[in-house]
Amino acid sequence: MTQRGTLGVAVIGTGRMGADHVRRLSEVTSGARVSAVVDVDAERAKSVAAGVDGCTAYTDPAAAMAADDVDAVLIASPGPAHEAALLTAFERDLPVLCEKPLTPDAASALRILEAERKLGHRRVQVGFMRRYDTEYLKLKALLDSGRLGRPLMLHNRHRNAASPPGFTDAMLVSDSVVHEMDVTRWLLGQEITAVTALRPTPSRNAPEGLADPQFLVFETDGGALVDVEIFVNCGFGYQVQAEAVCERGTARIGEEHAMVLNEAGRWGGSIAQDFVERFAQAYDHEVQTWVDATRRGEVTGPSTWDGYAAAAVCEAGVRAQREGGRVEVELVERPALYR
Ligand SMILES: NC(=O)c1ccc[n+]([C@@H]2O[C@H](COP(=O)([O-])OP(=O)(O)OC[C@H]3O[C@@H](n4cnc5c(N)ncnc54)[C@H](O)[C@@H]3O)[C@@H](O)[C@H]2O)c1
Ligand SMILES: O[C@H]1[C@H](O)[C@@H](O)[C@H](O)[C@@H](O)[C@H]1O
Repeated sequence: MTQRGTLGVAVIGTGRMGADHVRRLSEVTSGARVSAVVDVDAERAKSVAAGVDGCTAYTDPAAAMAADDVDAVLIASPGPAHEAALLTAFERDLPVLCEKPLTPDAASALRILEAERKLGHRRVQVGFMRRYDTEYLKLKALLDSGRLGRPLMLHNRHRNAASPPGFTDAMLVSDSVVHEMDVTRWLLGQEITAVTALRPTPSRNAPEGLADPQFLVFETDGGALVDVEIFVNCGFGYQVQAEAVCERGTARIGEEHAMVLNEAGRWGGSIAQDFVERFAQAYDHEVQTWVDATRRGEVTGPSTWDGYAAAAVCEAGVRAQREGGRVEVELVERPALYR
């Protein structure tokens, strides 16, 4: 490690999330510094590197990972580029924080699982940041306490103001609903066994070719039912809400009632406009936890198994969208490394 134990991080992909993680690692996180940034867009990499002392810009992830001042990797390139970056990091046995999704499909996620299993130790924390969000953590602690009895159902709403250009029906599942797949598995401690996809007549504000909103239902191996409204062009802001219905009560998060404002003949609150605003605390906590664990030589948080299991559920979800109806999830046996 460089500079008296400071973790030298290479950030791969300097778009929306990557640039925000560079800022976070440089200004918020303790114990780490950004020593390299990588982007296939050389100008973007250079301009991000220019804002950070001692940071080198690269266009090739392998070259950055070979640098002496790089101890760990944060992958924030688009999902289809994650597999190559992860395998390169494994060749150098570098610890990785990989933005969700681990990879966009189950076959490639399984290749990553196999490669890490061959390494013989965990190297990857997957960027399912909701596990670090204060509200989700409270809900998890409540469910784990058993105070409300067994969870029977989870209702989820996931709304984005607008989808980025090129967003497809499959991405609606593998980029967006993948978060609900992870929180379902994490909150309930159960695997998802089947997915049903339904859709209303699309909103007139949905871009050409995208059926938005959609509705998915998960079944779990513990007998719970989980529904997800995904609406990525709702227009009014960014909302992520969850309600657990249990045997002796219900618990709801994401209502954003932190401040109710009275002014000139009206009352009300405000709605976050994007994930960077809504989950700022969760990203900070996620990255600090990763840096701290990595400096201790440990790997904690959502694992490659969690990334693979979510990818397998995504695959069933995408098939359910295309074929209609209910599709069962196919999972390989969980390797000992992840038990
Ligand atoms: N956890 C969250 O809430 C959250 C939010 C947004 C995005 N994400 C994830 O973060 C990742 C990046 O998303 P984004 O919104 O920042 O995308 P983006 O399109 O804004 O940025 C991606 C960047 O990666 C670069 N890039 C593309 N291929 C590359 C490669 N092979 N090597 C290096 N750089 C490459 C692009 O030039 C671009 O600058 C995705 O995996 C996405 O799913 C997570
Ligand atoms: O990549 C983003 C990100 O994961 C957000 O958290 C989610 O709300 C969006 O729907 C998705 O497109």
